[in-house]
Amino acid sequence: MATAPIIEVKHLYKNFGDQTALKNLDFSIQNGEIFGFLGPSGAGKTTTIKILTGQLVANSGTATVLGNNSYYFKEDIYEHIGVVTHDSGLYESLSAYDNLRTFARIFNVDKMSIDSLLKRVNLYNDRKKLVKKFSQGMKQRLILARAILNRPQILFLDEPTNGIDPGTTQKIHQLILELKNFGTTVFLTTHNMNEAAKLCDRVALLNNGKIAEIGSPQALSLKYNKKIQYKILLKGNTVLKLTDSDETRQKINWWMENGELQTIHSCEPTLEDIFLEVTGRKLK
Ligand SMILES: Nc1ncnc2c1ncn2[C@@H]1O[C@H](COP(=O)(O)OP(=O)(O)OP(=O)(O)O)[C@@H](O)[C@H]1O
Repeated sequence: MATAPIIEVKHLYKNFGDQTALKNLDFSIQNGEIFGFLGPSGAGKTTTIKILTGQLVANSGTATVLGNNSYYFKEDIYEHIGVVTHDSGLYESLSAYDNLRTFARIFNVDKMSIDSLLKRVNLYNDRKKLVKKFSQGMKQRLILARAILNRPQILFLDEPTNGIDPGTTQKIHQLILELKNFGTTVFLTTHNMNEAAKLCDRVALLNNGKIAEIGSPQALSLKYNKKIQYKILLKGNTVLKLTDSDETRQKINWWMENGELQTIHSCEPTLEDIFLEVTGRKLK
C-alpha cells in the first residue's frame, strides 16, 4: 500500500519583486528518503527550504510537510523538523555544551543525550570551548548536532558541507547516513554532485527555479548514458577516455593482444554531466 508523502510540493511559485525565483515546482518525498536538491547558485534551493520550513511564504501553490500546509505551520511542527541553514544562530559566548543545553531545555531532552550527540559529531573533547573559538567546520557540526537534538522526523540541510574541509565533510556525510538508518527523512540542498551521488536516494536538478529532472542518481545516469565511454589505463600510466566506436574497439583489441592494456572501465555520466546536458549550464 502506498504511503502518503512526508513532503509534498504542488505548483509552487515564488516571486521577489518582478523576479520569479520558483516556477511551478512539483515534487514529493517519501518517509526515510535522502532527497537532494541540486542546482547552481541562485537556482532557488534556499528559497525552497525556507518555504518548506515556514520561514517564507510562496506566491501560489502549496508545500505540505508532515501533513501540514507550511503556510499555516504552528509552533509544534518545529518539534518534528530540524533545520540547518547558513544563518543558524549559535550563541558565540557560550560553550558547545551550553549551546546544546539551552536547546535541550526547550525540547525537554535529557543531559545524557547531549554528551552522546557531542561524541557523534566529534566535539566532545571541545565541549567546554566557547563557540567563538570554533572553526567553521566545528560550528557546522554543532549546528547539525543542535538540529538533531530532538530527533526530528525530517532534517533540512542547506549546503551542509559548503566551505568545509574534506575530513569534516566525511564526518557530516557519515552522520547523515546514520540518521537515515534511524528513519530520518533528509532534504539536502547542494551544488556538490559527488555529495548528492553518494548520499541521495533521489535528486531533483533545479535550474532557474524549475525542476529540469528528477530521479535516483542511478536512474538518471542510465537515462543519459547515450554515449558509452571507456576509461583506459595503458602501460606507462597513460590514461585515455575514449567513446565507443569500431576504431576504439580495434585499438582496445590491439592493446590487449600486445599486453599494453592495464585496466579498462566503462564510465557512466556523472550528475554534473547530466546537469550540463539537461540545462546547458554547469552546476557551479
Ligand atoms: N530576499 C530576497 N529578495 C530578493 N531576491 C531574492 C531573495 N532571496 C532570494 N532571491 C533571489 O531568488 C533567486 C533564488 O535564490 P536562492 O537563494 O533560493 O538560490 P540558491 O539556489 O539557494 O543559491 P545559493 O546556492 O547561492 O545559496 C536568486 O536569484 C536570488 O537572487
